[in-house]
Amino acid sequence: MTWLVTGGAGYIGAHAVKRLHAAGTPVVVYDDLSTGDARRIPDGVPLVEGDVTDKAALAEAFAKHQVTGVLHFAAQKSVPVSMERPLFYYEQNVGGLAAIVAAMNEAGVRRIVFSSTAALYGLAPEETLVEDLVVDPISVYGETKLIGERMLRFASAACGFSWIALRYFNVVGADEPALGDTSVGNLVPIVFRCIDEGRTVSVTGGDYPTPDGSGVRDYIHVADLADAHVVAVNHLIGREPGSVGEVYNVGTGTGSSVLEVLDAVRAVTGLEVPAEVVARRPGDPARSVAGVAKIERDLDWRASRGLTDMVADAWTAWRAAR
Ligand SMILES: NC(=O)c1ccc[n+]([C@@H]2O[C@H](COP(=O)([O-])OP(=O)(O)OC[C@H]3O[C@@H](n4cnc5c(N)ncnc54)[C@H](O)[C@@H]3O)[C@@H](O)[C@H]2O)c1
Ligand SMILES: O=c1ccn([C@@H]2O[C@H](COP(=O)(O)OP(=O)(O)O[C@H]3O[C@H](CO)[C@H](O)[C@H](O)[C@H]3O)[C@@H](O)[C@H]2O)c(=O)[nH]1
Repeated sequence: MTWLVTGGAGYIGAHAVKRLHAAGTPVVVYDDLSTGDARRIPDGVPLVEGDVTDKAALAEAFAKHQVTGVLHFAAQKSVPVSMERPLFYYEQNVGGLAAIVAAMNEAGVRRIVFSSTAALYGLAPEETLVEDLVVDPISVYGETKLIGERMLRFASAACGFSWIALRYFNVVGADEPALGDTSVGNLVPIVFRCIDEGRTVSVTGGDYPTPDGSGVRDYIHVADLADAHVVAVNHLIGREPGSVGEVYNVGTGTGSSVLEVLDAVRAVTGLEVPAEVVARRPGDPARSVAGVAKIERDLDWRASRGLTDMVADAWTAWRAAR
């Protein structure tokens, strides 16, 4: 059973590759290295440099490496950029998955794990976001991932695939310093950059209907998230193709506010970390916290690392990269 990991040189994909490789599951990385780094790939794991929208190159990689399953991480992931460049996001995220599904179908590959996102819940007001909510994404990014889930649902029924879509909440941390997140799009790396540059952190919104007024999110350690992928892969391996088609939230089930994240950064770094409340960011929900009962029940997976672990590991990786 060889698993082709698209985006395996990226932040989250590389963590999953490391875990699968260590567990003895044969993997091959397929990545165009646009945001990835080949140095994240463990020795002994082959890298195919290619674009996920290139069906012929995918078909070649499937044949050469006798691929029997796919983990599809490769995508564009910025909410604001998706609003500025929607066509690029549809091309990459929807077109990329469509090419993979078509290449899988032609090659007889019938198992896939797909990277989805909590961003597809949009402004859903529920205290806890559960998988069967009717969702209405408010960003192109969230929409492309919802289209991806639906594509898998309908195409899998016709092609006899088994599939699992994992909706990641807010991913933080690193398993080892070399695997850290090098993009500075999210809160924790933004705070670290403010520390490095001696700037005050902007808390975007202090008047939300949350206990301290700042936005609440479900932060999940990337190592826990990587473990969820191993569990998903084993779930698919252990069952007949065509018999599994499910969406799972991947979070801790616990919300932390921006002010609580800042306190965790202060505790970890021992630094003051000045912050000021500024205007809300347009389109931000007050609260985004995962319902995790489904993944606990079906896959027997639960997060084991808390916010302090996440921030500490993210800080170690941030320092090592500088
Ligand atoms: N990081 C998060 O907080 C987060 C949250 C929810 C969902 N996700 C999803 O998780 C997945 C991985 O995210 P990440 O944080 O590791 O991002 P990343 O940018 O670090 O990794 C993406 C990888 O895909 C590769 N790639 C991009 N476009 C490609 C293409 N057209 N062909 C081949 N390779 C290509 C990049 O080189 C990179 O190695 C994405 O699908 C993203 O939407 C991420
Ligand atoms: O400078 C900043 C940046 C962010 N925030 C706040 O910090 C929280 C987290 O913001 P992030 O930008 O880190 O993350 P989001 O929750 O907006 O979205 C992230 O998580 C989503 C999943 O829930 C998607 O994956 C999406 O791509 C990813 O950016 C929010 O309350 C935001 O308002 C600040 O206070 N100051």
